Formats: sequence, structure tokens, C-alpha cells
Amino acid sequence: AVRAGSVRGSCPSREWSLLIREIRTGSAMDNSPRYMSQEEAQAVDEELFNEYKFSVDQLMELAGLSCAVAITKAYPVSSFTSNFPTVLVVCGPGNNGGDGLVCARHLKLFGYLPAIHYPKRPNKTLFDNLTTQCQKMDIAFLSEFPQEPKLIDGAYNLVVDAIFGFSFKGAVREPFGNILSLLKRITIPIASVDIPSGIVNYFPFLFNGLWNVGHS
Ligand SMILES: NC(=O)C1=CN([C@@H]2O[C@H](COP(=O)(O)OP(=O)(O)OC[C@H]3O[C@@H](n4cnc5c(N)ncnc54)[C@H](OP(=O)(O)O)[C@@H]3O)[C@@H](O)[C@H]2O)[C@H](O)CC1
Repeated sequence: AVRAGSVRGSCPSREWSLLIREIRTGSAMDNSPRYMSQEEAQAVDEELFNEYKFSVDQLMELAGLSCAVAITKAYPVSSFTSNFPTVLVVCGPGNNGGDGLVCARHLKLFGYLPAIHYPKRPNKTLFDNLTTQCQKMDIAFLSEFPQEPKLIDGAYNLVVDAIFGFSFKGAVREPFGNILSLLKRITIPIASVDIPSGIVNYFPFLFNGLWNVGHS
């Protein structure tokens, strides 16, 4: 459901080589994620929607909850050095962003202090409702993204990247280009929902048709 890592320009080579090995083998280590092709993922989607009658709301709730649970294991509140377990959740314009809204809600229930940046909101009831639910839980929405990496490092313990999932393509458009370039320069960890945003641009030859099956 969630990948710990980053889209940093100077990511440690060991992290990248592990990632590449996982992608190539699909099972490099115990507990490593499995991967399927984009076509296989679409076929699973079709089956879940058409044959098993799941709704997108259901799948998104499971995805967001799974991400929040994964974060409690990878980044427990007790591991933070700050007294305030703040987390910045950055949500994109598609369903990956919806996963992030659900994740933020569950993080709050798990004792974290999430804040959300959601700069491009789709005009759909599903996303309006998820936004309302977060607001009703007193989760702050930041209208502006902090423009200095040190401001993010100083105010938060973790960033949840729910910007782009498997429908990202092409050169990144604003305001997300600016956001990704700032996230490359922060030092706190980034937990990515489904796949690290922007990583396709780093390894297009690897990501041609390969996607994490753990996203839902
Ligand atoms: N399959 C499942 O079981 C579930 C998956 N979930 C999650 O949903 C995402 C995939 O969601 P989708 O909406 O298809 O895609 P994204 O979240 O990646 O967002 C697509 C939008 O992003 C914008 N976009 C695309 N490329 C760029 C770019 N280069 N620059 C800027 N913006 C870009 C674009 O929006 P526009 O408004 O700009 O047109 C796309 O529409 C999957 O990864 C899972 O995380 C669900 O939770 C349900 C279950």
C-alpha cells in the first residue's frame, strides 16, 4: 500500500539498486512488494468493479487505511523525535490523492497530527466528501505549500506522497513540478502511496508497464 522512499535527486544508490532489483525480480526479499503489469492491474480493476461489484469508494477506503496502517509500522509515533507527531499529506488530483485523504483521516485516528495540501481538487462528490470528512476531523488544509525544504523539515516528521499513482504520464505540470522539486530536497522521510511520484521520469525503461500491486 505504501512505499517508504523518496524521489530525491541524490537518493542513496543502495536504495535505488534495491528498488531496481525488486522491480526486476518481483520478490527480492521476504515481505518485498510484488509487481504486475499495467494490463494485469487494469484486468484486476475490471474484475473487482464488474464481477465482484466493488465501488471505487470501497477500494479507496481500503487503500488509504492500508497506507495508514503501513505508516504506523514503518514510522510509529514513538520513532519521531518531535513531541508533536506531525505528518504532511500531499494529495494529487486523481484517485491517488483520494487515497491520501483517506490515509490522513486514519492517521489522525491512530494518534498522528496530519495536515493536508490538496492544491488541485477534482469536482466530484467522492473527493468533496473525503475533504469534508477530513475537515470535520479538524485536519488542517494548507492553502500554500511551504516554499523552503527547511520549513517542511522543521514542521513535520514525515511526508505522505499521495500525488500521483499509475495514471501519471509525461512531463510533470504545475503546481506539482514545484512541489516535487521541494520534496527532493527535504531530509525527513517520504512514504509514497502506490508508487513514488515522479519516479517514472527517473526510470522510464523500468516502469514501462510495471506497477505495484499493493496499492489497494
Ligand atoms: N486500482 C485500484 O484498485 C485502486 C487504485 N486507487 C489509487 O488510484 C490511483 C490511480 O488513480 P488515477 O486517478 O487513475 O491516477 P492518478 O492518481 O495517478 O492521477 C491521475 C491524474 O493526475 C494528473 N496527471 C497525470 N500526469 C500528470 C503530469 N505529468 N503532470 C501533472 N498532473 C498529471 C491528471 O490530472 P489532470 O486533472 O491534470 O488531468 C490525471 O487525471 C492508483 O495509483 C491508486 O493509488 C484507488 O484508491 C482505488 C483503488
